[in-house]
Amino acid sequence: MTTTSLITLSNITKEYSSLCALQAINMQLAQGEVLGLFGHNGAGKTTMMKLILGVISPTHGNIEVFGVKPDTKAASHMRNKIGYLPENVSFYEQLTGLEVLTYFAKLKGFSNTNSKKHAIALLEKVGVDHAMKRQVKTYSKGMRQRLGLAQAFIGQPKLLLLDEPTVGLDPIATAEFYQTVDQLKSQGTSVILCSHVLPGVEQHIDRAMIISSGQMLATGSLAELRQLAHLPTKISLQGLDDTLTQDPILIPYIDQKQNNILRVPEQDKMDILRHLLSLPNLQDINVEPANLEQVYQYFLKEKPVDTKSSYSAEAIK
Ligand SMILES: Nc1ncnc2c1ncn2[C@@H]1O[C@H](COP(=O)(O)OP(=O)(O)OP(=O)(O)O)[C@@H](O)[C@H]1O
Repeated sequence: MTTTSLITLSNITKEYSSLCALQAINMQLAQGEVLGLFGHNGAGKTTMMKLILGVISPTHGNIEVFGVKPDTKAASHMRNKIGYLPENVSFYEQLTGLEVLTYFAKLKGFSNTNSKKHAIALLEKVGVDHAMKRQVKTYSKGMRQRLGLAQAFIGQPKLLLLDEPTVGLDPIATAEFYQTVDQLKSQGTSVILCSHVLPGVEQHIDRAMIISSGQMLATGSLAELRQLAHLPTKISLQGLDDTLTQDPILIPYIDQKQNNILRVPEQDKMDILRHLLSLPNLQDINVEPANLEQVYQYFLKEKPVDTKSSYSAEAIK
């Protein structure tokens, strides 16, 4: 990667007493890059975010965020550039949404006048402006989550760390959230987001990192991970019927249960597609590459015994 890294994790291990929450993790995040961090409960995702924030320190290894160690005094100047949505948002229940957000904006350095203006604009953005004068204790789960997102977006951060950002959001709010991520990315913000809800995430991330029990299993773009996992593309066909089962080029790829479906490895895909398009009775074709969920399942099943055998897209470059 030629661009400067905003975050560099070098050989990071984090132990809590006898429990190793993260083991020998290496990771870089470039400006404007969106990384999806995926793993089961207790895999170490929140621990990684807390290390990047400097809330906790690594047991071994080195972390740099904006060129400084995040758990040192030197990092105080970079904190205003970071937005963080914790896994469980909680606010001062007696304050209104507007008061909460104005307070956080002031903490981030906004003046009295500007903090209120900025807070109102953000409440509009996340769709809680209609309730901004109500106490937070009257908010629904989704409204609290939206307020949490507004809090993370304060001051147009250069780095956003979002732990389960879509939990409790309805489908429209989820789509609006991803639109905001795309917009911030286009303005140069780097984002790390953890999510257990995989459908819908893949179009918005540049790279995925899959961790399990504190170890990195795989990292790369979805296309790179598909290739590493040798997951075939599903091609559904209409109109070929007998031609398909009698074509020696296509026979090896026919699905065992449905003979109008082919499962084609990435390296053969273009040749097979060209061949299919030359067949006169082909009526329709639908091409589905493996999705994030399938890629995730694959790497979790293939869990290597140590970090040296983890999969990295670097290996296929
Ligand atoms: N302060 C702590 N003291 C002791 N163990 C901890 C502490 N914080 C986290 N852990 C342990 O570290 C491991 C990783 O936890 P972490 O919260 O990073 O997981 P996660 O991937 O974010 O999980 P989830 O998806 O459930 O939020 C877990 O086994 C957890 O119990």
